[in-house]
Amino acid sequence: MSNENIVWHEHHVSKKQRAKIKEQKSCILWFTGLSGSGKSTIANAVEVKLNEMGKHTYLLDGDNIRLGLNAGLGFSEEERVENIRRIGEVSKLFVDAGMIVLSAFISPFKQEREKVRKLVKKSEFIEVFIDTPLEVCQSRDPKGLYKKAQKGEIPNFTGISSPYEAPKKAEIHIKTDKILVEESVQIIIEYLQERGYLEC
Ligand SMILES: Nc1ncnc2c1ncn2[C@@H]1O[C@H](COP(=O)(O)OS(=O)(=O)O)[C@@H](OP(=O)(O)O)[C@H]1O
Ligand SMILES: Nc1ncnc2c1ncn2[C@@H]1O[C@H](COP(=O)(O)OP(=O)(O)O)[C@@H](O)[C@H]1O
Repeated sequence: MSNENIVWHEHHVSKKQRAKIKEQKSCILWFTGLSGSGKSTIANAVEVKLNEMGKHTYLLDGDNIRLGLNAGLGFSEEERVENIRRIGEVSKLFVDAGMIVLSAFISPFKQEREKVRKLVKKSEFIEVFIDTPLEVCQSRDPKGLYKKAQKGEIPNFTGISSPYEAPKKAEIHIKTDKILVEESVQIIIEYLQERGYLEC
């Protein structure tokens, strides 16, 4: 369907004004990594910390979004592309709302992550690579999905029967087999503090 009769409206309250109330600059912390790499664990811990600091956040998480907004999307390449496209647009809306949004999705394809990056200003997209070796993710297997995937019970499983394209230049690179969750949180909070995201 054509968009030719649809016109973008500028709102009277700006993104900056919305963010100023919470003394922050809005942005997306985009967590990418294999299933079981630690995206949810670290994103949750970062959100707790930011919340304690009085910052306004929202966490968008793979399983939750797939149970609601993106119910019905599976794990073929096309469906993952559409999944990330929609989440990118939702993340952009939260940035416009003045919030610090934490988006935690496998997001296995470099091209789709780069498309999300381009949806917002350069400084508003912070890629956080949760870099955990596949063998470590498999040994953690918090939801028992790797076991099922290896038995052939889950098709197109990332790392097993579907590819994961690791970021080469993520703004933040975390190796969870080397550091504790608390240390990852500190790295991310320091990144935000040093670059002025936690002030207006
Ligand atoms: N085939 C297959 N491959 C990978 N993951 C699978 C699959 N089927 C179900 N799951 C569960 O779905 C969660 C990943 O959803 P995402 O939306 O993050 O995936 S993607 O970004 O579209 O690739 C993922 O959650 P996380 O473990 O938190 O990453 C799994 O619980
Ligand atoms: N250093 C670490 N950082 C993050 N998670 C860790 C770490 N060490 C062990 N874990 C465990 O690994 C699992 C990661 O699962 P989860 O956060 O759901 O990953 P994902 O969201 O990427 O699928 C959790 O059970 C978590 O407690």
